[in-house]
Amino acid sequence: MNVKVKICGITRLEDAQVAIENGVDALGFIFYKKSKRYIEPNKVKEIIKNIPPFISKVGVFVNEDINDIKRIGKELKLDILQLHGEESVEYLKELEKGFTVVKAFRIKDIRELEKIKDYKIKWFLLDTYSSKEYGGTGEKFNWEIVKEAKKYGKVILAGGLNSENIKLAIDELKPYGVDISSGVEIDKGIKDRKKIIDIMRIIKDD
Ligand SMILES: O=C(O)c1ccccc1NCC(=O)[C@H](O)[C@H](O)COP(=O)(O)O
Repeated sequence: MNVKVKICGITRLEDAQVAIENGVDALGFIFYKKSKRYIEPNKVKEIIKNIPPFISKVGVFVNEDINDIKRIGKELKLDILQLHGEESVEYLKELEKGFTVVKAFRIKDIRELEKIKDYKIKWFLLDTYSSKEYGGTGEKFNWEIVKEAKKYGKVILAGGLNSENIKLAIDELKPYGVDISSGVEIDKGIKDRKKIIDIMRIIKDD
């Protein structure tokens, strides 16, 4: 199965290395200060120095000042900006002048899909809505909505993916990509080597 894989919430070089050795396509860094997975840009710079070519570096932001995003994106040479808040269409279009941008939609129910149309985007991320957190909840949402969402573009599936449900998710929904965080953790921001190896083996063997 040719699905793209991102492991998100990386805070340690050793976790990035295990992920890369086991075939991930992208690593995500959380620049949202209220998250327990927040990592300072300078620390990301150190990790990135050790990341080989052809692995995408993704910066995750929530309603951040647009000039700060541009500055961090340029300084760290991020390949992709992932927007997890209530960023407007205009905000996204402005960032798209200089970056590849992925907008995340946090799914509460089918009505959330109405918003996707306004953004006129080719790909987007679907994650689980929570009133408490912007992402990294470890909870899945109603996957029936993914089937509907595929009408609007390529879907990157997130929310509660783990080694128990990843095969079903990929086989049934055939997303463009999957985004995994809690499912490979022992604690927020601390990844588990075995969990990464196990989930990547399932994905690659599929
Ligand atoms: O992970 C966070 O702490 C986070 C905080 C604020 C905005 C986004 C965040 N994560 C974004 C991701 O890309 C996660 O991988 C995605 O939400 C899935 O997480 P999980 O359900 O834990 O696999």
